[in-house]
Amino acid sequence: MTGLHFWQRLLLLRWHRQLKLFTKASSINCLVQKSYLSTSVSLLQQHQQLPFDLNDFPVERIRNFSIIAHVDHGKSTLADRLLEITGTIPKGDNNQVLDRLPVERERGITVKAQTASLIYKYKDQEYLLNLIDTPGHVDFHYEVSRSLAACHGVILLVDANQGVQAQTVANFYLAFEAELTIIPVINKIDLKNAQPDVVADQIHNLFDIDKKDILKISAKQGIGIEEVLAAVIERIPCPKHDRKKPLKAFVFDSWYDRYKGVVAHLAIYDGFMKTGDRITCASNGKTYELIEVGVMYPTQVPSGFLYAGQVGYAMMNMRNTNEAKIGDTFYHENIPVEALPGFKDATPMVFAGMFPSEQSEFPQMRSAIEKLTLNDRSVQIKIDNSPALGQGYRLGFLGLLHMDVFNQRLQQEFDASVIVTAPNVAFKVKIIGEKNIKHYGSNEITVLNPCLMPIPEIITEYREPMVDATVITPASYMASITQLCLDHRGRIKDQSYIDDTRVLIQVKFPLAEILVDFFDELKSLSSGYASFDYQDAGYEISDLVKLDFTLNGREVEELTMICHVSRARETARRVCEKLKNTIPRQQFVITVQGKVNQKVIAREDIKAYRKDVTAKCYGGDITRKMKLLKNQAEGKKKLRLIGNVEIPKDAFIKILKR
Ligand SMILES: Nc1nc2c(ncn2[C@@H]2O[C@H](COP(=O)(O)OP(=O)(O)OP(=O)(O)O)[C@@H](O)[C@H]2O)c(=O)[nH]1
Repeated sequence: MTGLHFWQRLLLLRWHRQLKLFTKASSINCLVQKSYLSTSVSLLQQHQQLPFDLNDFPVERIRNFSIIAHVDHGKSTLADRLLEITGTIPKGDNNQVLDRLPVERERGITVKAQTASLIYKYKDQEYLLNLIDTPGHVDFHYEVSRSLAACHGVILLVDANQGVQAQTVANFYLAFEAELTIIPVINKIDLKNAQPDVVADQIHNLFDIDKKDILKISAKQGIGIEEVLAAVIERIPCPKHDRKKPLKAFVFDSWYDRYKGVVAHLAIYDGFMKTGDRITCASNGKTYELIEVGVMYPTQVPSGFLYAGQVGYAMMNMRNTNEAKIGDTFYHENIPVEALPGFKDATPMVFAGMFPSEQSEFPQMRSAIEKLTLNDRSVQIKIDNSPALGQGYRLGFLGLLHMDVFNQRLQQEFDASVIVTAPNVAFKVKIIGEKNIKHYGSNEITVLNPCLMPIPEIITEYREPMVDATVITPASYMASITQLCLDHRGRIKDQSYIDDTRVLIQVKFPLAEILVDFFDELKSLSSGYASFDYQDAGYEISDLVKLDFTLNGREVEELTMICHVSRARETARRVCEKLKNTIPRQQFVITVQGKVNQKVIAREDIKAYRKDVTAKCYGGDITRKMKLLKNQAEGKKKLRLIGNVEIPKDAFIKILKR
């Protein structure tokens, strides 16, 4: 259903509802579960052993569910309360305990879906609830859809003050299209300006959900949490698995733990497995011995075995990061079963080069990237070479925040220091000439790296990636936001009121136009009230040119970009100016030029200057002078030589920000 117009989706939704399919359970039977024990054990109380017996939970008393919402609507806070009320963690100062990565705690956002198993007593029966807390930001949609493919129902959380936002709509459709049971929950009813009834109207109008099914809670103050748990048990169906069949275990996540090697998270479809068993990977035929098997409570706790319907982690003697692929199926040695279909690859939207700060550090960077991509399968990797930066990688990400977070994780979790080049989208071109087609291997080429764009003389058609975007805004900002969309080459497709004061705008954009600063501009124009979400909408023919930049006549390949012809002059000027402000003055004049087809369209000069750091050091204090010179040498490490010009390593990304 992706690609359908918003209103077509709504119609389909209503049609489904009529057919009483709305609460039909998904047939997909697995659960995503994640842990990053090495980075965050200290944040959680650790259980040495499970305070319950997994044998006590037949599938009828297991529920696999996820929490989905727009950014900051309170998913992780609700997860905290659920963990507390079920006794998984002690009551107290719990603050987004499932946000385990250092990057998540620093930025206050969820980046990876995380899971915990909870035990809850309901009507005299104990239930095993496997909860997934998902990210809200559009760049991490892949995590959400993977999580949804692994559970049978969702809690759709909406902020009682902000109401339905762009990612609420996107996440609702992800769950709806997967035919999951949806439990609508309005959160933050404790806020002074909360409007739960208005928000309930929005949910009803937009998603055709009966208002009496909507729960109203405060995750922060712990109001209504028991009703949420009751709804999870009453409304979400149990998994349908067979314990008597041969083992069929599905890898839904894996990551590299620096002490324990590869850890795989498994959902058991059929059969059972226990520590010491020998299991075979369906994709490579390799057999491993299970060294430790357990569940997340909420960190890894060994259980010794896992039955069908349950989810947990497994450690086996697997040292190579390439062996535990997300989407693989495992079975008992010599008892093969049919492999499960696995996950669809994510489509990267943004590409950038990553190079080590020093060429000698390339092997460390390669190992860090391999380990991190084991945990983040949405990143696409390709070896790349740059005349100035040496050997490195060209990586594909789902957005700029994703790229930023990946870079930060490389540094924080693997001590890798990298240079990131200017990000770009993937363009497509059609070329002519037998020789050229033979050279490029096809008459249609996807250009991931702008400096590899063929010469214009052989190109007959340029195409650029498009997105279908949704903006939700208070109506008072509609005029200025419409103008902003037009300024970014957006085509307004639809506008509709979702209640008396708020408007939903559907816009088609070239992806390149919203990549860098559109979101910031939208937020500042609407005083933070507008929200934005988008999805891939294929390619469209466009009028593109290649922009080259030179420093003292020497081309800087890492700065080459492709842009719409109407943007060329303005972009060239902006980049030249940025370079002028970013590159420190040196002992000679530096001329910065922006060119299209060798024709100069923008130019800046950086005046000569020698920074004598010891100039203020009068007298003969040699130790002070040495210290200043040492600091200067340290500063120079952060520079990169291109020709004879030193460029700060972060310049490539800085110049793109407007
Ligand atoms: N007043 C009030 N604040 C809440 C409530 N629930 C969450 N918050 C606050 O809202 C902010 C965002 O909460 P999170 O739980 O991090 O939201 P999230 O949806 O997990 O955020 P992302 O993972 O970044 O999408 C935090 O400052 C919470 O303290 C609530 O019921 N009432």
